[in-house]
Amino acid sequence: MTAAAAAPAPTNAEVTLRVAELFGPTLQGEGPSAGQRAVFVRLSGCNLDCGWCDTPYTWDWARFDPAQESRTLPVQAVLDWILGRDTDLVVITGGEPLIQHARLTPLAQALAAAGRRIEIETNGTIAPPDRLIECVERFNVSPKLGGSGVPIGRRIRPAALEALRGTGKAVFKFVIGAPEDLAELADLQARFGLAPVWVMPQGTHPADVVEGLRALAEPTLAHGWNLSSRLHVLVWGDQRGR
Ligand SMILES: Nc1nc2[nH]cc(C(=O)O)c2c(=O)[nH]1
Ligand code: SF4
Ligand SMILES: [Mg+2]
Repeated sequence: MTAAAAAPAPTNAEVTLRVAELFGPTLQGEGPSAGQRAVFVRLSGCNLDCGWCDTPYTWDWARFDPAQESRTLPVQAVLDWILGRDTDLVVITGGEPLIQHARLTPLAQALAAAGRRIEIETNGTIAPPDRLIECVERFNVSPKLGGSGVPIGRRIRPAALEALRGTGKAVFKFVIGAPEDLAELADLQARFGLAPVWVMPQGTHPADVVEGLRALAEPTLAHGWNLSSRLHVLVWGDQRGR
């Protein structure tokens, strides 16, 4: 009996991603790299449904038409678009980009091979595979709090949080919409050993972001956390593609 030949791995022209937006160069607006020049890949689809979501056009097909808001693109086309932009930082976001981790990994591998730095924005409910971890510089993990309206069993997935923490490449960035969110954040930090913690105000209008930063600055310092603005909102408001 002869062994069956292994099927060849699909090429980057054959593997596809569901993409909501490709945009940039712009400025990373959130977290430790805020202010850095970056291009963004916003993938479609999310496994949560936060009440305050600022990108419902990536997943809420009751309110948005997927035929308008989502394209199926070969990995190679996304790669070519990125490599045609002169930025070394690539931010992959969504929606929840790790839903597509198997198809995202070849893109990340090709970007890393081309010398690009990769950050992934994730809601912390899905553990990334090792092959993806290897080529990512940082996971900006944003676990969702009670104010999201999502039941705790869906938004807090202990195994995924522990896996992300274990990568040694994660920061934990919490969107704070109400004062009671801070106590829940402190509980989660203690329970899962999350560090470093970044606190960020909710808001898609500059005045709301500034007001949130002012309210959060002192409690952030008192807890030993870091504070993130939303630079793109301060500069461009709620424009898409920024
Ligand atoms: N400029 C800019 N920075 C960002 N950082 C994280 C973003 C996101 O939507 O995940 C984002 C975004 O949408 N725009
Ligand atoms: S996890 Fe993020 S993209 Fe998904 S619904 Fe919540 S805020 Fe929106
Ligand atoms: Mg955003």
